[in-house]
Amino acid sequence: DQFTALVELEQALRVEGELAKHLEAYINLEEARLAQLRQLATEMDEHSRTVLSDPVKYLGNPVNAFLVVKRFTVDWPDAKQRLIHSRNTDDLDALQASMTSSFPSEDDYVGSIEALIRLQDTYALETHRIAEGKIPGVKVSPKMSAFDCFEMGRVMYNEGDQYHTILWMQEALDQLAQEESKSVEEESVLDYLSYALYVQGNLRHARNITQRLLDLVPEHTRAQNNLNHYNQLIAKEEQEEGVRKKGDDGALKDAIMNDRFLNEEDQYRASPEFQTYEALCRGEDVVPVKDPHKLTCQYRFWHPMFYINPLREETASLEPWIAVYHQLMNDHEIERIKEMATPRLARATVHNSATGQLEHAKYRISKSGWLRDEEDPLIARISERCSALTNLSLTTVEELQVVNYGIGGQYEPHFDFSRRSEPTAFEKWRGNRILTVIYYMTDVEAGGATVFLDAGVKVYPEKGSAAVWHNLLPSGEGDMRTRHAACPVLTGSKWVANKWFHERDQEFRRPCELEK
Ligand SMILES: O=C(O)CCC(=O)C(=O)O
Ligand SMILES: [Fe+2]
Repeated sequence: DQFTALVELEQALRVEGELAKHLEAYINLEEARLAQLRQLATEMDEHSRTVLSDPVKYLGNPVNAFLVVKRFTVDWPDAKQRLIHSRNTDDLDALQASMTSSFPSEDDYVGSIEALIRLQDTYALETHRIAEGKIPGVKVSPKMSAFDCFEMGRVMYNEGDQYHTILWMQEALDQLAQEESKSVEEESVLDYLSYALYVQGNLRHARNITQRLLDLVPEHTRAQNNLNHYNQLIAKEEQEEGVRKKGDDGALKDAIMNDRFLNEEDQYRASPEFQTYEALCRGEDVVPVKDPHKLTCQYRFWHPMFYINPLREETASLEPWIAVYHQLMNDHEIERIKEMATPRLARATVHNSATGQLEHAKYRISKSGWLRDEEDPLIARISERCSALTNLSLTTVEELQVVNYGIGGQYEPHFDFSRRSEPTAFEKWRGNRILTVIYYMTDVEAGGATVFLDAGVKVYPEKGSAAVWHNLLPSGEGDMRTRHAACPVLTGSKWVANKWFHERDQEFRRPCELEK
């Protein structure tokens, strides 16, 4: 008991002074925390205000889209954990709980990074230009921080993609060199970079980077071990070959030029067809269009529906015949179709025969939904117009498929008709897909063209226009020249609506012929 000796109470008094000092320090820390929190709130508020003035335009920039998803999946949870300690968070928690379905998820985060990488590949964009926000079709754009670049690299690393890991970790280092307050630790970047270089077989560069890491953190045990390991491997290699391996002289350029398609899953992406697809998407004339001087534009009056307002037909290719009809759908129709389809949009899935599961298809990245004629006279009118335009019967036609492609959204090369060997071939009463009408319901600032790999045709989305072609030869066989794809959307959002006509009931309208 302290009351019996004043000496001890005196001690307590001194402790009280200490306590006050600690309390002061604690309050300072808390005030600093609250100041950070206030700044965050101000930033979020300002950001949301500027962005909401034109969200479609803002999100049309793939870097912005990535950064928004990152704010929800990385920055916000991190800030919450670091900065919010008090128990007065009921309101905040309730808000977040009520919004879980609209909060971007970890999947969205990885998806937005994969989309940026896809765009980088297809459109041959330099890493540095993406990080600087310099993307075709975009006027003002944010810069990516070293941490953003690091995150790109980290996700690629987790997917076993060394090629892109190296590109983005190198970019993270470059950005870091310019940053005043560092957004990521240099040693973390070096750690990933060196390991990716090693896995890719670029031992000398891996060694250089590991050395740089050790200069920063001499006591890094794993790095020390790695360095020894690399040195041994290099010594062994030099002994065996007496010379350095070609393409590995310790320079970064050689490292990233190594085969980027080691990954087996990416085999198709290394094929000539895929290369053609990507080149066409970039607008390169790799496949010459046949007889360009014979391609003309004309008005068509071939149905009473078009007597007063004729079709504006542009022939894009004669063999196979591909035409574009301008101003075929008006703004009111487009808005109504988007509005009706929006609540139904679901990610395209494919059936995996090995697992029996429905999976998201990598080759087709978009959301789609179907609209029936009976739902609205406007939808029925669209069908009638397609029938008048193509002179085909509607009895076997599919419903209207509405598709929205987001950042990096695409549909890799395919045919619209089904091959006999395919188990999901169409029902007997309907037959195969004889003709495609694809309506474009948005302009797309950059990317998003429909390209035909054999015909060399590139159709750029133009709001209200439609492309039309026959998928089947008069013999009923699939026309292999109709192979086509939807290029990844680089900037903007792409909406299309597909109408597929089928073989049956067209016997007198598009009769089969003896010749192919
Ligand atoms: O969206 C495009 O440009 C093409 C879509 C397509 O080919 C399809 O849905 O079958
Ligand atoms: Fe298609």
